[in-house]
Amino acid sequence: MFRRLQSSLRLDSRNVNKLVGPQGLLSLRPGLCGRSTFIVCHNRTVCSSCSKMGHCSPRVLSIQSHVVSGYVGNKSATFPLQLLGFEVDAINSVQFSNSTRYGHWKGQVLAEQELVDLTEGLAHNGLDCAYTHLLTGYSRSKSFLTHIANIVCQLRQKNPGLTYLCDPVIGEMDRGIYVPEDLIDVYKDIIIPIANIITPNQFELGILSGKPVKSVDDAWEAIGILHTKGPGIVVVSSFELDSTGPLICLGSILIDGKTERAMITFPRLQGTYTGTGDLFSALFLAWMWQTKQNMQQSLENTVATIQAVLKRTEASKTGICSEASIFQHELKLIQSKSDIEEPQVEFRAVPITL
Ligand SMILES: Nc1ncnc2c1ncn2[C@@H]1O[C@H](COP(=O)(O)OP(=O)(O)O)[C@@H](O)[C@H]1O
Ligand code: PXP
Repeated sequence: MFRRLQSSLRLDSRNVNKLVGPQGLLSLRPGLCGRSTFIVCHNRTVCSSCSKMGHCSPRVLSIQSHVVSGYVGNKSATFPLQLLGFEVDAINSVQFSNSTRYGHWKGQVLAEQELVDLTEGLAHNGLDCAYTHLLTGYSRSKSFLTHIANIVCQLRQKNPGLTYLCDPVIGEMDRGIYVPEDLIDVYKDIIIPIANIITPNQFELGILSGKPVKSVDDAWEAIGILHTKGPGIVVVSSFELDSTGPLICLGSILIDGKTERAMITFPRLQGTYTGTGDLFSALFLAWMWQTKQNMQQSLENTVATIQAVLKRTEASKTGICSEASIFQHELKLIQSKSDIEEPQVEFRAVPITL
């Protein structure tokens, strides 16, 4: 219905009162920024001033890395989010020539004051009033990460319904912690409590919950602990029982005081890839919006797209010189456009009752 509305109506103050969907009149409320009228339709809020320009989309502020060559951070997240209907406003927390996986890179790191300047600029022009989502990933500095909490407050003042997805990037099972250790307490004490959705991997789940996670039962227990800290949605992006077996994703959502859980198991592919965690959180955010918070479907679609991207990445390797080997692991994202738009689900998520 929402899509039909989008295509059939150009919303302005003259026709806004005529909005009647099959399920009745849609509600109207004044924009919090005072500049526009918002149309609330099936829990989605449409800014009438944006609609005049032909846009009717969720809008995400994505604060992540940028690389000139390759796909991590915002380079990994932006294209899929856009394909799945999101306006994406990107703040680049770093601008590097390439991902740090190459071992050598050059570029700039966005200072905390520069982050403040960018968000002040947005606020000055009322451009911060239309965000429905905030997405953050890899952060290397305590002050930068702490400032993200201020941004969450700023955006929630404008839109109390803002969904904040935090990927708490801390480390991995085989690599250990790869961010400054003082970030951990910032995640625990400041960021996790204000996030709606978090997407830790198995290692990060253990660190953040304070419990080592070796079995699936451990994982559900740790997820339960993280729910009590704040986030209503906890998704473990990758979990393994041993280093050669299949990979598992676990998702848990609190709905009306009850917890719904789902789990999906799929084969591990040979090879290591960069930017998959960033792709995961972007896809999951988009599918939770697209499916109106259907955990099973969102997990299935997210995993289906990533597996298709990884298989295409594998298939396109040529096996030439070693300098090119990391480059050859760069995600074949653009070539996977149709797998992003219409994922072919091979691995089903199963509901879990504890
Ligand atoms: N070797 C692999 N085989 C299959 N899928 C993988 C592999 N590596 C990553 N993925 C996919 O990427 C997703 C994110 O995993 P990962 O990169 O481990 O996340 P994170 O960066 O949060 O640790 C997983 O859910 C999985 O779908
Ligand atoms: C600059 C940079 N390099 C590399 C990576 C890749 O991280 P991973 O190895 O977890 O895919 C990231 C993650 O966002 C990044 O920001």
